[in-house]
Amino acid sequence: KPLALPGAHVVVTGGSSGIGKCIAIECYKQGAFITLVARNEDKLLQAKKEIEKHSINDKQVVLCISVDVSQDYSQVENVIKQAQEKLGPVDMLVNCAGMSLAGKFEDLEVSTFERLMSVNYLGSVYPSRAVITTMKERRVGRIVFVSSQAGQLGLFGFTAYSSSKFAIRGLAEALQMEVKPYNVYVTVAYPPDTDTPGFAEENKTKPLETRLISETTSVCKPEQVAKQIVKDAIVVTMGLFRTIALFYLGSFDSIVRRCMMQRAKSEIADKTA
Ligand SMILES: NC(=O)C1=CN([C@@H]2O[C@H](COP(=O)(O)OP(=O)(O)OC[C@H]3O[C@@H](n4cnc5c(N)ncnc54)[C@H](OP(=O)(O)O)[C@@H]3O)[C@@H](O)[C@H]2O)C=CC1
Ligand SMILES: CCCCCCCCCCCCCCCC(=O)[C@@H](N)CO
Repeated sequence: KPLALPGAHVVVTGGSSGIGKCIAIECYKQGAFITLVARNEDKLLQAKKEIEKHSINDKQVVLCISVDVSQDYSQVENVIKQAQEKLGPVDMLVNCAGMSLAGKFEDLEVSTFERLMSVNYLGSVYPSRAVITTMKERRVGRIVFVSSQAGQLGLFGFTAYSSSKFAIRGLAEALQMEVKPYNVYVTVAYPPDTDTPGFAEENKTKPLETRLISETTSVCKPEQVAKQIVKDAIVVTMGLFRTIALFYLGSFDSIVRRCMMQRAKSEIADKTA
């Protein structure tokens, strides 16, 4: 049951630049209505203009919302509410807002660990928390998390960044087990180095070792990475690690389903009593 993008409401955090902007364009080209979430209003408007060039009908809308996804949950909840009032319930949320800073562990400021954890991790928790109830009620929804290759392997220079990207994986896998009985699907992307403004910023901070490790692989185009992320979100398939864990996950999923049915039964019993 792939998600139908034509007419769907897709929210992209970090949608004003890089991979997020390309994800928004990819969804818009397939007929979706888009909400872009980021802080800088000029960049948002610039991205909106660029995305609108790809419209396929005259009903499509690109809405811009300026908010910091990592600061205050009630603020994030509010802007999601505003977006839903304008464009309807969110069918797909793409958590792409994020940042990277590299450096040796002892050279990184302690505040950098706090900053990356709040933007990359909490900045994915808050928007997801704000859309999940409606998705479960509607029995429709996709939540996409953007981790990184550095979210699968801890690499030199990435003590702060890698850990924030590992955290996303734990969040996503646990959340998937909770929401699967409600037909809501969670995917995680692990992109390689990609040619974006964020990547250019990161490169200014990379120690020699990190740069040499990074140079062993080639840099991808954001359009190409975005295409794959959208495809994986629409038609959810199983990765290698999930296949190995299949037996366990299958039996855990059945526990979750049984609890859901038990709870529904006792609710009916309570009502009739
Ligand atoms: N490029 C790469 O090599 C790779 C990137 N990734 C991940 O992909 C994601 C996108 O990266 P990339 O496209 O390179 O990044 P960019 O820096 O090009 O874009 C980042 C986007 O996120 C927004 N953003 C940043 N911080 C916040 C915040 N606190 N609140 C709201 N919006 C915010 C930015 O807008 P504004 O600043 O105006 O808020 C911008 O729209 C990140 O999570 C990154 O870690 C993963 C693997 C590789
Ligand atoms: C099983 C997994 C296979 C992994 C292959 C290993 C290759 C490692 C090369 C270095 C990759 C660095 C990625 C960081 C990307 C990133 O998130 C930043 N560029 C963001 O700005």
